[in-house]
Amino acid sequence: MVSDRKLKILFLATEVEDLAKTGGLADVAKALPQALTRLGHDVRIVCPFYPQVQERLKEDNHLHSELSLQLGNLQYLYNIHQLHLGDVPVYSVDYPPYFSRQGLYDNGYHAYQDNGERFAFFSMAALQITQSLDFAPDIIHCNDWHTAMAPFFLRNELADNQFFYRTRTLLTLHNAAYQGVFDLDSIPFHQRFISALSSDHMEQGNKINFLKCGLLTADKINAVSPSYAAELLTPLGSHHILSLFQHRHRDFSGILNGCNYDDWNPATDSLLPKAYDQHNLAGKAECKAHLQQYVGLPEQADTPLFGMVSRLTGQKGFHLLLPALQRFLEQNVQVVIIGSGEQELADNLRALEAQYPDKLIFREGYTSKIAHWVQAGADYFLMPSLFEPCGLTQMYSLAYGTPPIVRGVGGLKDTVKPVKSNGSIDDATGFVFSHPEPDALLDLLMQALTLFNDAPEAFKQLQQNGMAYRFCWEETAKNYVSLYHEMLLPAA
Ligand SMILES: Nc1ncnc2c1ncn2[C@@H]1O[C@H](COP(=O)(O)OP(=O)(O)O[C@H]2O[C@H](CO)[C@@H](O)[C@H](O)[C@H]2O)[C@@H](O)[C@H]1O
Repeated sequence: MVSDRKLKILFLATEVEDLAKTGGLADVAKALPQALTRLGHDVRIVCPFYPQVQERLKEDNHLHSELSLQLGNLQYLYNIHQLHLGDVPVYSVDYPPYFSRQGLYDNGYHAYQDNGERFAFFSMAALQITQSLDFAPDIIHCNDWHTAMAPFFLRNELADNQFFYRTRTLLTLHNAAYQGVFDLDSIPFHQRFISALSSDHMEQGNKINFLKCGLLTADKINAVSPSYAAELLTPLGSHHILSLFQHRHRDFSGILNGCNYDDWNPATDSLLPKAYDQHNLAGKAECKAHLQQYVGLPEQADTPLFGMVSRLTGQKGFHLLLPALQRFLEQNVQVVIIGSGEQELADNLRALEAQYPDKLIFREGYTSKIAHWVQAGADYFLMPSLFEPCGLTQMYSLAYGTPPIVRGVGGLKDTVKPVKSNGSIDDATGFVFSHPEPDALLDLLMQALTLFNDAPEAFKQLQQNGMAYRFCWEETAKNYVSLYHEMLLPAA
């Protein structure tokens, strides 16, 4: 039985929904701390102070204090701002030379050269802040490579610090393809920790791999879905660090993300032109017409509309989607794609749009409002990912009665119940394909098209099945609490 002891949890994240966001990590960094707080735990988030956070500060009361951190020869003087996300306190690390930039990790084209020193500093600062607040955490919950140096620092240079005597660390993998690999020399204070490094933490000679440092030193590791955790333990799915995952397999598990139904519910979504729910889908037709009008597509209720909201990156399966769409757009269909990221993919999408201007609309960029409009206005949602640690947008599309068309990998496999090959719906919630081939995707798109055109009742059942499904953060938070408890030292 899980103890009901209330825990102190320090949650480190480099993006948080409502403050600064590039993708799904931000959704989790807001929803999970809030769900843990609702369960009675004392959670504090630490994140960098980007200009976007400064905007938010104007609306929020804040404490303001100054700290000084000596790292090697460098003395960092930085500020901490306190804000609130609902009931959760957020401490934001204000060091303008590192964080006063519009892009979080890159300038829109290239990753910043100093990302290694930026996020190594951030991890160290978080460990200092928690001491200055006299908040001795039971758990430090780190997320992805950006904060993976915190367990490493704790295990090495802070090993004798009594303040952290009872503290345990969890590293959550939202995307292990990004590992944070840097020339050691690019981190000006690397002499401070170089003696703790071995070839296991390094790559290509003199490069440090932050994710490896975290994987080797965190007390427990988890991936954001059970299937992604299993894939990381295979040669194909391990992002080239199989031996490390195998080495830690006893401390390694998968916990499925949840869906924030306060933000993603078509019955209460104030961004939509018309509300609707599982029992009355009429408003969805209005949302479709509104989306068509907004993006400039012909307002045709009978033409199926396929939507996609995504970061533009190889992970999301664009090299399957583009050739499949090239042929699929010959059909009577409409496609709306919203996203930002790699310029080459944006160029390819623009080129396809130029070929089918009255059928395909690509909008480069992202706003929360347009994401909601696509989720509500589309008939199907596209997510043909190469790999997908969990995926949140397919959960949103299920909630919005927009059946997802996904590849059966990672969290997509764990969240979408496939329409059978004979076309029967039963308890299915979407279409799922396996082979990473454009033809396999095209086959599925054609099946989805046929269902929409020829079997409206079955299509409606598919929509309603998905809308009835729930991925509650409450459940996810309980799973994290069980894992936290496994990690704690027995009470003194
Ligand atoms: N161009 C863009 N700019 C800003 N926001 C955008 C965007 N495109 C989409 N979004 C928004 O970001 C979120 C995307 O989350 P996902 O989980 O689907 O993918 P992502 O790969 O970013 O997340 C990673 O982390 C999450 C969280 O663990 C995992 O679910 C996922 O599998 C993993 O790849 C959604 O809220 C979406 O609306």
